[in-house]
Amino acid sequence: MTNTQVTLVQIDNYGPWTVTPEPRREADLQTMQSRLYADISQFVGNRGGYTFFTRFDNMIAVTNGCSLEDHALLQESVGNRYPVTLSLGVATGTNPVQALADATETIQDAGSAQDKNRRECLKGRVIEPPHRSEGDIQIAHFDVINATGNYTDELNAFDTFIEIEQGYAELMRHMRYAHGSLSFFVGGDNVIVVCPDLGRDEYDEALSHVEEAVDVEMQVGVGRGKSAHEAGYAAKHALETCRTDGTRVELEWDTA
Ligand SMILES: Nc1nc2c(ncn2[C@@H]2O[C@H](COP(=O)(O)OP(=O)(O)OP(=O)(O)O)[C@@H](O)[C@H]2O)c(=O)[nH]1
Repeated sequence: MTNTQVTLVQIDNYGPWTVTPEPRREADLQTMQSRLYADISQFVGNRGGYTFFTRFDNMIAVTNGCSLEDHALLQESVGNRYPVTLSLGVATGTNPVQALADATETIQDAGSAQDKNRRECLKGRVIEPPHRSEGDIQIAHFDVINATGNYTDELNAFDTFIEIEQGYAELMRHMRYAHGSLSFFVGGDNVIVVCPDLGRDEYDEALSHVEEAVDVEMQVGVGRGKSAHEAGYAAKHALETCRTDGTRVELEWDTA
């Protein structure tokens, strides 16, 4: 059974900050947001986790392997180096959507995203090291089949972007409502999905659903591990098998 540890990262009182005392230059906000994301991704990544930029003011991380002390250190380090602070909510569970819902609730209970008195709150619980196991995380790495030949080298760059985003939007909604999974666009034509225990049939069904709904053909490699990195790395290898063998679904643990 999976046991996913999810952290919701929320910038404190960010909306008001972006317009105080006057609206700030957009390029500066974009630069600050992407640097902050890069720093968090590196911090969490060094501990085996994954961070997804999501909306930038709210980011979602899979943090199996990060303790509450690690989370506090991240807050301190960001607070020392950025003009903004972070609140973090951490929760765990067999269903990643439920874990994220619980993590969100802990932050919402501590105050509004635009409450100037809610600063650097850290709430929730982690999986203690003795309870961690190899099957804690399941990650599915989806990509669009031959995106380069069908889109990148054929359409103008914006029309390619629309096609890829359509595939992502359909997949993310379907995986969330039909399969309790969290999907994140990670660049190019790639979507990384944090899943509960799913099998070949569910992935086959999801690929068919996306193809029927928006006519985007995808393939998927799936991996398991103790951390997001381990599961995601196994998923990448499984996706390579899709590419070389022309299969649509490869489960790292089941090569039948
Ligand atoms: N974040 C991330 N992006 C990737 C990864 N692999 C590929 N990409 C992105 O996806 C783009 C397209 O690469 P591919 O998916 O290999 O190309 P393709 O034309 O779809 O070919 P096939 O996947 O073999 O069907 C690249 O330009 C990268 O931006 C990955 O593992 N992680």
